Amino acid sequence: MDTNEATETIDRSSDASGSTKISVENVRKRFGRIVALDGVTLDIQENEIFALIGDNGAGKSTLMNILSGVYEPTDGSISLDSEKVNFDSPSDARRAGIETVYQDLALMNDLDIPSNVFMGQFPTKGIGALRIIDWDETRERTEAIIHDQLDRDIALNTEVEFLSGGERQLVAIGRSLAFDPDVIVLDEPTSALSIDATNLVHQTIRRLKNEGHTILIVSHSIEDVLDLADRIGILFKGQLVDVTDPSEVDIETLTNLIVSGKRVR
Ligand SMILES: Nc1ncnc2c1ncn2[C@@H]1O[C@H](COP(=O)(O)OP(=O)(O)OP(=O)(O)O)[C@@H](O)[C@H]1O
Repeated sequence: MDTNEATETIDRSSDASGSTKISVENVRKRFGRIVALDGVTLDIQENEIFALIGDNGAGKSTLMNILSGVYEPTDGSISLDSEKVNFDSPSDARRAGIETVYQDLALMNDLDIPSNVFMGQFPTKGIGALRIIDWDETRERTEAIIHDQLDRDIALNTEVEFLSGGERQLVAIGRSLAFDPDVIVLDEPTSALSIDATNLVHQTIRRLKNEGHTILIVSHSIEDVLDLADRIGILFKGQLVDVTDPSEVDIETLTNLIVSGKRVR
């Protein structure tokens, strides 16, 4: 691709044989006079790991928050499985099968893993006003998520403040899995993690893909996206300036795209 092409807003759908899970069509988002997203068009295919990368202020969080139901676009539309959707709140996105794991993880440090995974949606037993939390089911379902689905042998009664950074990320991912989502949005999933913890999180993200989830990663980390993504979208000043297969770019090219919106500076 030449540099002129890279400066235009690009609509590059991936392989037409895959089915499109999420379509972002000409989405703009303004905050007063600030244009955070300036006509972004993008398809995310079912079961792919799509990484969104860009510099500070490029619009990554804004797009993520639109897909998560935190913000509504000023213009343009979002479709899920080819149906237009209007999310008025994060609960709407959740009901539609999109779960977001935010960078701050929002874990309750002094609670154990099952309490964190099922906080706000505990399985219950009993009838009517006499319904109480079903702790046996809560533990069983947490075990199924953490031990079986995520393949991590952590003692479930551990308070999460004592877990490693990677394990804390896994618990937050586990909480998203408790809602049985189709799409998982991961906000900076390895920021501030050690190499071992990063590897653990990468393994986990690959497992989620192998289970059939569609994954959107929002990241600053070029290493993360080159290692994990099926496709990488680069946002620059609110525009999607490129969508590429990781095998078609190196660190320098991606860096140039991030800082200048062009493949060659
Ligand atoms: N709620 C808001 N109110 C006003 N301006 C906002 C709001 N959210 C984002 N912006 C602005 O929109 C632009 C895009 O911000 P956004 O947070 O989406 O970028 P980003 O790529 O996620 O950056 P970072 O990597 O620093 O988080 C920035 O200029 C930002 O200041």
